[in-house]
Amino acid sequence: MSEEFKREAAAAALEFVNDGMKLGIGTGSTAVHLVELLGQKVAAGLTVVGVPTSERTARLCEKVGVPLTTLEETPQLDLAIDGADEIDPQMRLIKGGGGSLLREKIVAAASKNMIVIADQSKVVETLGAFPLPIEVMPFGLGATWVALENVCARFGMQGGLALRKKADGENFVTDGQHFIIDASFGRISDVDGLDMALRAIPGVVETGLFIGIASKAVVAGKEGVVILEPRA
Ligand SMILES: O=C[C@H](O)[C@H](O)[C@H](O)COP(=O)(O)O
Repeated sequence: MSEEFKREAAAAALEFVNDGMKLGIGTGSTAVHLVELLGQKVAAGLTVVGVPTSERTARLCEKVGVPLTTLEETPQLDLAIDGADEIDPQMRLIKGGGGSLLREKIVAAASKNMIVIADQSKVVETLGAFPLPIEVMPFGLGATWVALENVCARFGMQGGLALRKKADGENFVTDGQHFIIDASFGRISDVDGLDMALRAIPGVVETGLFIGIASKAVVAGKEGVVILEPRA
């Protein structure tokens, strides 16, 4: 069911895509539907170019025929469309469950607008049930870990930190050759303060908190598709 909702959200978001647009193309299981449906539109004559937010998405775009560009060739994009792990009423997001948060944030920040696509389960009152992904430099990991423990404890972390591993037990390495530490908060009461404090740690490359970036969320569920906008 949730796959159907993800596909419905992706299809509805494509209504915001016009001919000639430069797109940021997200990563994750919801974004897979987006890329497949976009490929069908391109085959039917839509002219767009896209910057993929991961190597995975780049490969899928190539497979389904979505033309790609880079932020070097095309530094300003019209619209980024991407999934999320959690969306709060102010449209602050947790992203990075798939490990692509850094490229996703760079691409979203280079876009005039960002639309989030999700099934209803991603919409929450308060962020934090989903462990917050934090992308860190491998160099100095021990020191970064201690600093993260201190900051996260100050902001009420309930569940502790975990270095993300692959199924084979090796460390998960991002497209940018960094590690991911997942912080299990349970509930984040000061989202903006936490983000600022985490980003002040030198070994932290980026956090999975997307604040003030998304302008709309296209959410699909049992009741159909709804378009959400940030609550003031
Ligand atoms: O790093 C991955 C991304 O932030 C994804 O967009 C996010 O994890 C949502 O993924 P999914 O659509 O698979 O739930």
